[in-house]
Amino acid sequence: MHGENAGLDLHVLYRNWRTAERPTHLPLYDEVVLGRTGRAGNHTALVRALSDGTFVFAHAGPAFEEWIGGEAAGRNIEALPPDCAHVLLDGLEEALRQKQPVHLVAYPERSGYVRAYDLVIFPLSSRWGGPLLLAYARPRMEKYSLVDAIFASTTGGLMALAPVRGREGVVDDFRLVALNQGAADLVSQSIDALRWQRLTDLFPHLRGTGAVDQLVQAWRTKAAVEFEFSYPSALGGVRYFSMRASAMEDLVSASLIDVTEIRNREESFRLLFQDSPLPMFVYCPETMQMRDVNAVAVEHYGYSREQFLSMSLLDIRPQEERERVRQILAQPTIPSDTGDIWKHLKADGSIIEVRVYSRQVDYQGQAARLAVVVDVTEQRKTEARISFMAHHDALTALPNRVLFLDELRRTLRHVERHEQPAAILCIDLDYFKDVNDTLGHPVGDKLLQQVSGRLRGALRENDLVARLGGDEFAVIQRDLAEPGEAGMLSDRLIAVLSQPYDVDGQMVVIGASIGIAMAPTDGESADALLKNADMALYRAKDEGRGTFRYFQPEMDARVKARRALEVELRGALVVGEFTLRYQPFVSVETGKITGFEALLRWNHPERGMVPPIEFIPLAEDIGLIVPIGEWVLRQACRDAAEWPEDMRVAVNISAVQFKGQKLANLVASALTMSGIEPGRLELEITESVLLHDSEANVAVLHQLRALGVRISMDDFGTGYSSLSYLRSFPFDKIKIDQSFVREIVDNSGDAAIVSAVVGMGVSLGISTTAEGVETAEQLERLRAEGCTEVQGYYLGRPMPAGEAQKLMARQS
Ligand SMILES: Nc1nc2c(ncn2[C@@H]2O[C@H](COP(=O)(O)O[C@H]3[C@@H](O)[C@H](n4cnc5c(=O)[nH]c(N)nc54)O[C@@H]3COP(=O)(O)O)[C@@H](O)[C@H]2O)c(=O)[nH]1
Repeated sequence: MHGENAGLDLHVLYRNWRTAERPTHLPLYDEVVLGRTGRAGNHTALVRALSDGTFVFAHAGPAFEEWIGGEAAGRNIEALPPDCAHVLLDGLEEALRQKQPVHLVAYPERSGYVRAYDLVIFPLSSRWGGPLLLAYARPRMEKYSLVDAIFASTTGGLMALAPVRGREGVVDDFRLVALNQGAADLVSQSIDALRWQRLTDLFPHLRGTGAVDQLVQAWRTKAAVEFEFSYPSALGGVRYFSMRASAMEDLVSASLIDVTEIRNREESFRLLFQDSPLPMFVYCPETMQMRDVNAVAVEHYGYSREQFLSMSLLDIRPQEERERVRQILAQPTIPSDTGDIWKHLKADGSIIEVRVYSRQVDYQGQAARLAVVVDVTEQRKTEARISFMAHHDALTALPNRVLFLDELRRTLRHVERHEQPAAILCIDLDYFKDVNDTLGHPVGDKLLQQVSGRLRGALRENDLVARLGGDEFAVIQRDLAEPGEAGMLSDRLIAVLSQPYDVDGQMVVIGASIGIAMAPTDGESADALLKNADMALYRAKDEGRGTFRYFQPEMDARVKARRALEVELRGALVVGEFTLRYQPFVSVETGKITGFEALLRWNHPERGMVPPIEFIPLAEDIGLIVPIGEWVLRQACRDAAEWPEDMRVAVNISAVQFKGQKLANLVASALTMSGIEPGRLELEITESVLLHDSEANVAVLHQLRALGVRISMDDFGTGYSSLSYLRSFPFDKIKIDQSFVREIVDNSGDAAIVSAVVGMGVSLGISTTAEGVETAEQLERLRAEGCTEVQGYYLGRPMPAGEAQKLMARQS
């Protein structure tokens, strides 16, 4: 039958049905079919719908019967082959329900071929009662081979193999009887070139590999087999195939998959794994069992390969980390790098610190995780060392200021939470500077190490001691029951630190002063507390050293006053508020004035004339004595230039002015600018100049002496009064301190000292000047002792430059 005619038949049936269609009833059978369908009868069947819901053929044309595979009349639809029954039942039921023609497509399979049928069901009514249906089945032109369809449905290789018997009738090879394009593509040949070929002719190297034996086994036992084989590619290189085969009757059907990429990946993985310079292992993420380990890991951890493979991931972790490892592996997505540093156990029991990078891998066909280990133990040690150095003092290994302040902040949080006070102790070593200056820095360093050891030993574990710098230490005393405990600790520390030290066989004695601030009462921040403890320390030092003081709020006021004075002092120099007074010194022998000592005064706009004792110590502390001293020297030289040429001028030089080695240049400049003879200038220094940096300062004294100026030792008898100072430099004059002169008449001890100093001056060829002479008796006594010069209120008070000039004029 031609498709064109078939289309016509169907068209006629549709037209008839539509023409006869009424709103109240379906078209009658004879309105649609009888006498008018002609050829259509060949393709139609009349079906009766029974009351039990089943359908029975009344009759069918030959073409329809060909489709259902047999005679139709009286046959129940359910008894038809399933490929006809299912589609017919669907169509019949749907047509009855819709009361409309229904169009479907059926795909019956016959002898390996599939052909599509258009199926149209027309619902009808009949004159003798009961619903009727007209089924029209028409084959389409195309017809499909089922095997071809299956073969074409995949790009994978499919093939059918027929056994080939050898000479003795035993199957020892196979012939390709059918294959799809996918199989041909896999070996880069055409289907025609491959078809009917023997398997071992196509793949000669399969002989002896066991592949043919596996196929023979599949053929004989009818059980599926799966195996891999390689094939030298026509394009070069080797390709790997996986074959799955099973027997169907006398044929073997086989699927072929190219697994070359997988195998190559596995090979790359193997190379990467084995040749990696980093330790690597593969483990099962579920059981955590080790599945593979590389040579570097075996060497690094010290476990043998066998030991490793019998271990679980947890076995290389210390106990405390195991739970966390379990939690990470239980997550739905395991992170490739947690960013954490982990601890791993080596075979010798030592612990290394590692970073672990892991990823999901397919290992021998199963999900696994590959872990790469980077040992950061050394790096961490270095980091720890650097961190230690950043937070500790190199000499004593005590915490430094940075760590101390961190700990103090932590302590303050604890104090706030638990309302348990803490104390901050600032400790300064008394006389440490003298040890450093006299015995040298190496001895000073060793002394500091011993001090830190004693401090550590005297504290509880809960307390902290730090070296803040130089000879300054600080302690945090935590969880105090009451503030008095800080004083008790201070007493104990002062006692401990004041015990003699043996430094390289030398006995050294120092002391300690301590300032205490209480948290939280004396400050809310670490900086404030430290500052206040420092203030208390200065009070302790001021008040005699070797003691401790608690911070008092008025100390803060004192410091603030000192700051205000500092600001004013700097301004005074700029606006010219300084002035000089001159006090005469008189020759005992002639009774004549031989010169004047320049004494500094601060002409303060509100406070009037401020004596030097009130500002010079501060000026020395803040270094302002250097520019002030320069002004005094230049002004005194300028004034002396107006005096008679035999009149000397004495200027006090602070030890601070010796620092920086510029003093000789300054003196030379002052002499040049004023034009006075160097021999008229006397520089008065105190013992402190020789106490600190003595070698450098003696060198400066020699430079000054080389300029031709005279050098006096002022305030002799106070301080250390070491006779060695007189030996270290040839002074021109010794000034006997006024404290000895004051009692010279009534105190035989002071008289004896004055007598000894004068005698020493005579024997060394150094003149002596007695300071603070207030009475005629004192003068007479000094004359009797042989003192060279005298100075004091009895002979003349410090006076303005103009008055001094008038006095000189009267004398001449
Ligand atoms: N570095 C510098 N120091 C200086 C300078 N000017 C002064 N000074 C030092 O200040 C200290 C106090 O000095 P001053 O208040 O001027 O007192 C001096 C005299 O006024 C006082 N003096 C003198 N005679 C008597 C006396 O009979 N009785 C009595 N009670 N006091 C008297 O003694 C001070 C002089 O001391 P000295 O220098 O040791 O001769 C003092 O240490 C000054 O050195 C300066 O420019 N630079």
